[in-house]
Amino acid sequence: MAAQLIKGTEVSKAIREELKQEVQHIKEKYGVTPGLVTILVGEDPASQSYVRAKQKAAHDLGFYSVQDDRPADISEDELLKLIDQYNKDPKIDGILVQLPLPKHINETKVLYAIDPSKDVDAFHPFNVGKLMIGEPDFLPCTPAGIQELLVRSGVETSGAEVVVVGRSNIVGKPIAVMLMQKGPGANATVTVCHTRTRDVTFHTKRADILIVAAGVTEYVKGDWIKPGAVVIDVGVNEVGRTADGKRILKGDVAFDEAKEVASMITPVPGGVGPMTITMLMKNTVRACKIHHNIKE
Ligand SMILES: Nc1nc(=O)c2c([nH]1)NC[C@@H]1CN(c3ccc(C(=O)N[C@@H](CCC(=O)O)C(=O)O)cc3)C=[N+]21
Ligand SMILES: [Mg+2]
Repeated sequence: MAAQLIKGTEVSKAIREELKQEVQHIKEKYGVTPGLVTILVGEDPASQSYVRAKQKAAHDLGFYSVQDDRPADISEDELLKLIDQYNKDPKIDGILVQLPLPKHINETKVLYAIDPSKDVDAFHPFNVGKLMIGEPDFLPCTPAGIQELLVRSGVETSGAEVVVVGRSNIVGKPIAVMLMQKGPGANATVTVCHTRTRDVTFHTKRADILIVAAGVTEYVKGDWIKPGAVVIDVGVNEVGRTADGKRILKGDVAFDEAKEVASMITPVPGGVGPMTITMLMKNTVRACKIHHNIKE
């Protein structure tokens, strides 16, 4: 029996349509426009394509959007000054510095420099801390996208056994925190596995909801999954290029096997990835409303 696909592209489209209406409304009623700057350091092709997708989404929603490209040899000081400039710019509600940054730049220092009220990635320790205590202003984009996919697909999280494979600050840790909180789309029992976990499959086989952000192509096999489980694949691994140069992507889950065991599964591409960008847009609208004291 083949699993039902959780189509991130379609869910994204619906949410972006809702956001578009909201942007239109706050423009008309309050005369303000959400502003997003995406800062890209260097010329990594994957990063360029992600940033392009973010800019396109912002543009389609009617944001004021700025793409700021900087050379790979920009100094840390220059980058920090640039961030400060956008911190002070009233047209800018959200600042995204595309990761990873070149080795000579301290990523932590850069993320600390972003005004927490413009931190639409929710990577600043202030926002990470607020998330941890259940008082978030912004949810981190990929975890927020995952939670939204679960809720909109009618997956019951309350009391569910959730197993997260991966403990990154960007996905594993925050999704674990979010799903164990009190509240709708949460209230789960969460286990986090990582490279030192003694018996990973012992855990994955117990999961009602299995979230894989391991960063290893097709790491999770079909027989690691409990029959009927919901599988969320966060991996985006480029495994090659087509003749016309398009990226060939695979997830962190062996999809063809997994879809025969799971009840629902996210595809790669077209699953979590588009949701990440959509949640960035949602956070930018939220930042705009916070900056202009719009309470509705
Ligand atoms: N400051 C920062 N914030 C981020 O949120 C951030 C980042 N840096 N650095 C890199 C990762 C990765 N990431 C993705 C976003 C969209 C897709 C996405 O749309 N993927 C499409 C396919 C895209 C393609 O074809 O290449 C999909 O899965 O369907 C994937 C990955 C955001 N990240
Ligand atoms: Mg503004």
